[in-house]
Amino acid sequence: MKPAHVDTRDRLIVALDLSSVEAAEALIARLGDSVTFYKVGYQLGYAGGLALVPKLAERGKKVFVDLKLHDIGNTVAKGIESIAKLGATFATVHAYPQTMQAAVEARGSSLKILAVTVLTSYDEDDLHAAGYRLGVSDLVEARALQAQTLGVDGLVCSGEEAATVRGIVGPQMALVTPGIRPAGSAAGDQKRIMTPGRAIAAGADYLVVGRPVVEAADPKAAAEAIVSEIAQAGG
Ligand SMILES: O=C(O)c1cc(=O)[nH]c(=O)n1[C@@H]1O[C@H](COP(=O)(O)O)[C@@H](O)[C@H]1O
Repeated sequence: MKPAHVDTRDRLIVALDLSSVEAAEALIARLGDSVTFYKVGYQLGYAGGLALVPKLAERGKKVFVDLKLHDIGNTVAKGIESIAKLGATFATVHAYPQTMQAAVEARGSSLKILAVTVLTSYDEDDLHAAGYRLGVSDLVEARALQAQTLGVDGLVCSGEEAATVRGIVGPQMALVTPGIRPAGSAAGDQKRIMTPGRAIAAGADYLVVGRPVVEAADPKAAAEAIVSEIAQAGG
């Protein structure tokens, strides 16, 4: 079911995973009114892309600053204060209690904090190799509960966990789902993937999509197809 507060088109977040501001601006121009919500992550952010955040906000676009902060509390808090000044809508931190608490306390009134539960490129073996005892679903669920207790605004998880997480945290927290792959598209390095329609049906509020749009021969058509799939799934 569509969350009352979110327009269908706003539920698609296109990851501007590109090497320069010029390349990002060219893609944004091509996508036009098809895309209303963009993500600036490591690649573009470290190539001058953070300066694009206030510009996009001035043009009426929403922006997700995805730098997945994780550091001592004071450093996280100062970083979040700086991201809030850019006019971003969402910012990510890794779902560690100290980190989430510092981010929530520093976020101000307009920035929303998303906690990344378990990266969508991880499976059980990857977690085990990193020293975790819990499997993917148990760790996602434990972190979702901790995030909710600490007052975090939303969670990043894969479509595979979305329905269970929604059942645990209820309707208030935003569920943001990467690892989105329209039928027939390559998974690449993602291990926990889902189609746009299935992820929406599972309870995701927002879908984060990079390569299936950015690398498409016709990015605007790819974005429009995803928005249609979101609408068909009840979003
Ligand atoms: O926080 C994120 O956005 C994120 C979390 C996660 O668990 N997995 C994940 O893929 N992402 C981001 O979502 C985008 C997915 O890109 P594609 O795999 O190209 O669609 C990338 O920009 C990732 O950094």
